[in-house]
Amino acid sequence: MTKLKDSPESKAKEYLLEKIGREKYEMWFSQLDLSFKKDKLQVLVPNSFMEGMLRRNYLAILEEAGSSVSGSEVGISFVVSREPSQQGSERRLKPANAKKPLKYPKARPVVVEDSPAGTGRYNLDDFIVGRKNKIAHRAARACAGSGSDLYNPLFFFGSYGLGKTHLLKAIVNETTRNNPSLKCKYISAEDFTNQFVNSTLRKDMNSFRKRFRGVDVLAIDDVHFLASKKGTQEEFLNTFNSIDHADKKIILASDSHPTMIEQFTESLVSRFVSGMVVKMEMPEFETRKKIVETKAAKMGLKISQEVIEYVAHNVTVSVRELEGAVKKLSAQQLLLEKKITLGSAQYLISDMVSRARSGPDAEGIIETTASFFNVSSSQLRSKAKAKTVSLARSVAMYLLREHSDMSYPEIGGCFGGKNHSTVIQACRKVQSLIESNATVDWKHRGLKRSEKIGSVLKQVSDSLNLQS
Ligand SMILES: Nc1ncnc2c1ncn2[C@@H]1O[C@H](COP(=O)(O)OP(=O)(O)OP(=O)(O)O)[C@@H](O)[C@H]1O
Repeated sequence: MTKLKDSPESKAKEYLLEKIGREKYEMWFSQLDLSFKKDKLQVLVPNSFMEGMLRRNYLAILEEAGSSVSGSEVGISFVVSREPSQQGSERRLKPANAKKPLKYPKARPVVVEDSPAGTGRYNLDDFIVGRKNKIAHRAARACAGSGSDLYNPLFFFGSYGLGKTHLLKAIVNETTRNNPSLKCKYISAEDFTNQFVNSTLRKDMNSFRKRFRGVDVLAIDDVHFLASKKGTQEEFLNTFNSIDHADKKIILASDSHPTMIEQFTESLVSRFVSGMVVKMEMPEFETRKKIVETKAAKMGLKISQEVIEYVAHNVTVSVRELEGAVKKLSAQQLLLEKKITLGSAQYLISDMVSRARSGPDAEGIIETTASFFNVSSSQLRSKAKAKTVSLARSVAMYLLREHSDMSYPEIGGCFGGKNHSTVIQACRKVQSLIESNATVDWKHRGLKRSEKIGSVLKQVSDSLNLQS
């Protein structure tokens, strides 16, 4: 007889425990019933509130748990039990250490909705757009539309938790919605590798190839995972070529630019860069505020503008952490039924704040730029219009705009109270020099110096340890 401990359901629970940690597991999953039905993992929830909560926050991890146990992709279906009438005013969500476990009646389940395997409910409208991620969002929108070759392949790269997976899954979902007859597939590079290895062992490459080469849209996440796997890279290249020759779409995501992943073969890199490569960055302050506001509203969390700004200002590493901060505040409000004050927010997310990257200070950027051009920082703050001073000022303003959360008027303030339109003009000027790969010249100790604008920005950024 199969021991309960070894059942697929308990393995899925173990997976969840390992991935999300005991605290969250105890809070949300320890008392839930899971069961595998064909290619679905069914989650029995006590009420629609709980379903919404799990759907919003844990759908992807449930899919992962299901797939890792079953060895193939599974979708998630939620089944809402009838809520017991005698429940009355009793709190619906009890902390896990409550003495009596909640019993969820199992009679007459109602299947609510399935998620398409692997992609959850991600969509492009839920992706909050700001200055730093608008190109990525536009490219995703174009790719999900009728699409042109410009965006094929479309390659997103950037640090963790910045929305790469969100965009990949949203493109797949949106394409399927726009054109249900198309075969669209999302898979992580790790799952691709596992399926490749299993098919090789089973000597069943035909069905593996059929599975991947017959698709209209293939989205592969975390392709850096393939870096040290030469055999899988070869198979992947063949898959890539066959999809590309059939004029189908490929979307990829990775933590680094394709040319920076050293162990990728040349042929793979050249395929990756043949379409559009888009960098994903941490959104700036205004967009982070919008993200906090939107996520809080979705979770039914009511917080003041002061708390929103506190979170947006202090959690600056990834959107995933921003989301984590809002979840933490939301869980606290649910459990304690208390309004979140600025003080409680500061206490609750203190661990995330301490991990936040400290941005460059305005003073440092101004000083370093001034010394690169051999002028003084007070000249940059003055009204002087000499060519070298004015170029140095524009470069410093541009770097401040790129690497800090400061608004145009705030930046103007650092340069002796310059008008915000002066800052906008300066940033546009540098941007257009970058786009035309222009050479700039200035006077250095009486001698003329010329360099490409890109090289100037790189040298100043390197001295400041800024990411270019
Ligand atoms: N601009 C955004 N608007 C709304 N939600 C966002 C945005 N960017 C990221 N998110 C959310 O942040 C979370 C993390 O994003 P995601 O998993 O897509 O990151 P990632 O870049 O793929 O990270 P990793 O490299 O670690 O896999 C997701 O819940 C996603 O929906």
